[in-house]
Formats: sequence, C-alpha cells, structure tokens
Amino acid sequence: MKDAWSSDEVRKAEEPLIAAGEPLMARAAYALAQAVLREVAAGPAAGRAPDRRAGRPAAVRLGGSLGSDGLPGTARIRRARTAGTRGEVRGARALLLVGPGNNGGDTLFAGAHLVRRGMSVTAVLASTRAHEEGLAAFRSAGGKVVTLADIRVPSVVQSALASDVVLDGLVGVGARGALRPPAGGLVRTLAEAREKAGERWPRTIAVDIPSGIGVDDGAVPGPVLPADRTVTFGALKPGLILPPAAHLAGEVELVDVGFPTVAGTTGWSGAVWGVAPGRHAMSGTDPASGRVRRMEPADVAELWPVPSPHDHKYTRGVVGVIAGTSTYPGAAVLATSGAVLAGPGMVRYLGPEAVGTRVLLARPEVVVAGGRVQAWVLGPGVPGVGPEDGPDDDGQARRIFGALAAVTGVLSEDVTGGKMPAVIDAGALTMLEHRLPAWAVLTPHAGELAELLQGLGHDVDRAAVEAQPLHWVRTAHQATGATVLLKGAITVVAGPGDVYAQADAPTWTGTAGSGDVLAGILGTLLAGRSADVVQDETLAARLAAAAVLVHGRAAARASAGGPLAALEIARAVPAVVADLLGA
Ligand SMILES: NC(=O)C1=CN([C@@H]2O[C@H](COP(=O)(O)OP(=O)(O)OC[C@H]3O[C@@H](n4cnc5c(N)ncnc54)[C@H](OP(=O)(O)O)[C@@H]3O)[C@@H](O)[C@H]2O)[C@@H](O)CC1
Ligand SMILES: Nc1ncnc2c1ncn2[C@@H]1O[C@H](COP(=O)(O)OP(=O)(O)O)[C@@H](O)[C@H]1O
Ligand SMILES: [K+]
Repeated sequence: MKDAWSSDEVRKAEEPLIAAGEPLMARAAYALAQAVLREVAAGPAAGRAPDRRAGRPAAVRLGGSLGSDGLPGTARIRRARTAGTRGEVRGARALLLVGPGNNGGDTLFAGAHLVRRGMSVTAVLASTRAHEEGLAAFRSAGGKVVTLADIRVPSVVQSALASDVVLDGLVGVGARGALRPPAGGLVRTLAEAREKAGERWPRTIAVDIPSGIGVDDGAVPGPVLPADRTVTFGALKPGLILPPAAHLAGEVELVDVGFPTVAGTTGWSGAVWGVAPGRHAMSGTDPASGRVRRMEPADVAELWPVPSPHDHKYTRGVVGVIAGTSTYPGAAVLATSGAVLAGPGMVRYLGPEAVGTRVLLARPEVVVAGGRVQAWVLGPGVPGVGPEDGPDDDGQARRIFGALAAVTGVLSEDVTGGKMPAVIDAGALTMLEHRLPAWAVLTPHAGELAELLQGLGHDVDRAAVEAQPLHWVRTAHQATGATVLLKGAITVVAGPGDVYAQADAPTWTGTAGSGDVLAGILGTLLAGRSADVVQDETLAARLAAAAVLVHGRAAARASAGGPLAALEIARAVPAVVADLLGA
C-alpha cells in the first residue's frame, strides 16, 4: 500500500523530529541534489515519457538539428548528452525557482550542493522573503541570486531554456490555494513556454510538490509548471496521487527524511531512493485525517477470495447480473464475462431472452435464470430512468428496482434472501430512491456522477467533477451513503473508511464496454466476500479498489502497449489474478 498524508499530518510528524534537532531540511536538500545530479548525468531526454502525463501530445525531439539551430537549448543538450555518457555534471546549469518558505529553503540548500559539484546554478527569488540560512549557504557556495522584481519574467524563460534542469521550489506543503502573484504569473508563463518548447524544455523537478497543486485534494486551482519528476519528502502527499494534480507530478520519488514508520521506529537511513513500501506509513492516524491510499498487488492478493477445499459453487458466491437490453446486448456479455473470469462460484443473468442467448453464446458457464445470489451487478447497458424515458428497456428497470430493494433492505429478508452488496452502474445510477448502505458501490464516470449529484441538488457538471474528483466523490458518498467509485485514468473510491486513488490502467482502457467488465469483476469480489461486506462497512471500498487494480492490470496485459478491446480485458483477468496470488 502506498499512503499519502495530508499537509496537517506531515506537520504533525515533522514537529517532534524538528524539536529533537533532526536535520530534516539538510536530508531533504541532499536527497534533492542527488536526484538532480542523476537527472543531469542521465541526459536531457532520459526516462522522459511522451508528455502524456501532462496531458500533452508527445513533444518532437530535436534529433539532427542539435548544434545547428542556434536555439538557446542547443548547448545545454549537447553538453548534457556528453555529460550523460560520462556521468559528468560539471558545467551543467540549473535554474532554481525559490519561494519564501522552507520549500525554497530545501531548494537553496540543494542548489549549494549542486554548485559544489561544479554546476552553474541561478536562483530566482520569487518573493521579497527567502529562507535565510538556505540563501546564505547558496551564496557562499557560489550560487547566483536574482530577484523576480529585478529581472523580467521573459528573462526567466530564457534562463530556463538555457538550463539543463529547473527546480520548482516555490511552495510546498505550506501552500494555500492557487499561486498568488508574482509566483502565479511566473509559473503561468513558464508553463506556456514549456508547452511551446517541447523537448527543448529542460528537465523539471518539483520540490516536494509541483507548486500550485492542491496538496490535500489534488485540485489544480491555478497555474502549475508540469514536472518530469517530483522529489517528495517524508511521505507522499494526496495531491501526488489524486487526479487531476497527479498528472502534473511526473515520476514521484519519495525520500526518507526520518518520519515514523508503521513500527514506530525512525525510518531515516541516509537516503532511500524510490518508494520504500511500508516504511513511510505513519501509525495511529484516523482515516478521517485526509489520508489517501493506493493499493498495490500484495494488498489485493490479501483481499481476493480464494476457494478452500471445503468450498463449492454456492459458498464461493453467486453473482447476479442485470445488464443489457436488446438495443445494448454487448454490455451484458461484457459484464458477465468480467464476472465469470474473476472467479465466482456462479454467474446468473437476468434479462430479455434474446440477450440471454447472446450471453450464453459468449459464456456458456452463465446460468440464465433467477435464483439466490450473493451480490448484484446492476445497470450496464440499461438506459437510465428519467421523466422522459419510455418503457423501452425490456423490463430491466423493473428487475433492477427489485434487486435494489434487496440491497437497501427495503424488502424483508424472507422475500429477497437477505441484504447483499451490489455494483450500481450506468442506468441503475438513475434508479436510486433510498439512502444506500456502504455495501452498495456506485460506479459512475464523471458525467454520470455529475448527473447523480445534480439529482441531489448540487450545481455541478462533468468539468467540475473532473476538476475536483475527491471533493465530489466524497460528497456523493455522504449524500447517498453508498461507496462511490469514480472511473477515470485515475479512479477514486470513497466510502466510510479510507479514500483510494488507483492508477493501474493504460490510457487505451478508456474504450466502450471497459467499464462493464469492471462492474463484472467487482461483482465477483463482492459476491465472494458478501457476508464480510455487509458486516464491515469499509470493506466495499477496499474491494472496489482491488477490482480497479485487477481491471487496470488486465487492461495493461491485453493492451501490451497497443489498442485494446474491452472483452480482452476480461480475458486477461485470470492470468492477472494468478500473478497477484503468486501462482
Ligand atoms: N515535511 C518534511 O519532512 C520536510 C519539509 N520540508 C520542506 O518544507 C516545506 C514546507 O515549508 P513551509 O511550511 O515553510 O511552507 P512552504 O511550502 O515553503 O510555503 C509557505 C510560504 O509560501 C507562501 N504561500 C502559501 N501559499 C501560497 C500561494 N498560494 N501563493 C504564493 N505563496 C504562497 C506563504 O506565504 P504567506 O501565505 O504566509 O504569506 C509562505 O511564505 C515542505 O513542502 C518541504 O519542502 C523540508 O525542509 C524538511 C522536511
Ligand atoms: N484515460 C484513461 N486511462 C485509463 N483508464 C481509463 C481512461 N479513461 C477511462 N478509463 C477507464 O475505462 C473504463 C471506462 O468505463 P466507462 O466510462 O464506464 O465505459 P463503458 O460504460 O463504455 O464501459 C473505466 O474503468 C475507466 O476507469
Ligand atoms: K514546490
């Protein structure tokens, strides 16, 4: 599990260490400088993925024009190429963007290290204040200092283009809201210049966070300079794993500066590169504190219902799928395929006969008949029920309303066979009449979540949901009682316990029917752990995050870097689960 901690929690962890005289800033600055040195030594384009992380098309590389185009970046690229082959950094250039607080302090101390390693380093002070000791150390090492007030923003752009690396040390966990002037204007201009320059833009390293992101909620309230890498200190921050801000952080490197670990011991060990699982989780913290988690394969393996020798198909969980109509039969095939291939005891399908026939052709294992189930998958490929909708749904709405009654416990247990978990997707999201239990998992995409929230009286559209996914997922959970899974490139899940942010799927996954497969996979997980899910109100969110991880990894396997058809995601699920379980 990777845990991200809110700025308040980070401060709480920091305080006793600072009081005990632990040199947190020195450690942070040293680790930051090491990251920069590795980056510069590796060369300009090392590890730079096509710029899709920042939502941009792949930048064109300079290629043969190196050295002949006269652009300011040319010298830097040639120099860094040579440097890359030798691991040499002497003569390389760094530009530091320095804010008034400790984030700027980290950056200045790191700058001093870089100067001592022979780099030419310029710090642009964006504020009238700067970290005093950091500034003194940087100056005495031989770093050049300019203030934003003295030079114009275009000069900063030119300096950036002539540098090998830019460090964004404007604000860290002390940031509140969008970047204010003049830092905001500077960052806006730099971000535009980066967009224009493509591959000629230097590697950009964010110090702790990309300045301007919402540290705790992942929002992007104003300008942000997208980073190729973020070197973050002590703990991940929610904004580094939540959308949309996470898309601006590049590769995230967590540095151990000595925060308490799970075991309550000190984690400091010199410098730890990369994320060290388990080392950085802070213990004894209430989930309501703003922690956001990202599940990893080992966490999913622990949750996955694996049959024992004493199990048979009924004890392993029966999934009931009410999906598809004669207009949208494919959704029924995809949802039942996702469910079957995730390994339940049985999948039942309820729907029009013609659709049932197609389901059987694709998956003869499915039982096309009613009967007891342990979890429902409701709604893929079923039109929503609104005031203007006709009865043109082949009776699916009626079936779904019946199943929903079982989920919410409105019908007596004798009639329905007991309360049970459910995946509520697509059209079924428009059929909610009662407050839901946490074992009902809503699986909207941003447009569907916006509609659901509008129905609850919120003034919100799809763009607003995409701008603040965490906020709206939490709002929907609070308003409905259900666990809410918001689908996207990074899928966010919120229920009564922790929030999860999963980024497991390649971008090819956003294809019609892919969500239907996810609904099926999740249905199998809920059916396999049905009794536990209605007992433990936090389990549905964990299972939902686990389903997202498996779905995303299955998509990656099926895609192998190329296009993807939704049914292939379902087909890849058994091998992914086998891998997770270490088979
Ligand atoms: N945790 C750790 O382990 C370690 C933490 N360390 C480092 O400390 C950093 C936190 O430092 P910090 O507390 O000094 O705050 P920081 O982020 O520099 O910003 C505060 C300044 O920014 C300003 N400001 C705020 N919002 C703004 C806005 N929207 N637009 C413009 N300006 C804005 C604000 O001004 P004010 O609002 O007060 O006028 C204030 O002056 C942390 O991220 C990490 O890098 C390491 O050194 C050691 C290990
Ligand atoms: N850009 C993206 N990168 C990765 N996964 C994505 C992206 N866009 C969408 N997805 C995933 O693809 C699936 C699409 O589901 P959904 O929108 O319900 O489609 P459908 O209803 O056609 O099945 C979800 O699992 C979602 O998380
Ligand atoms: K920063």
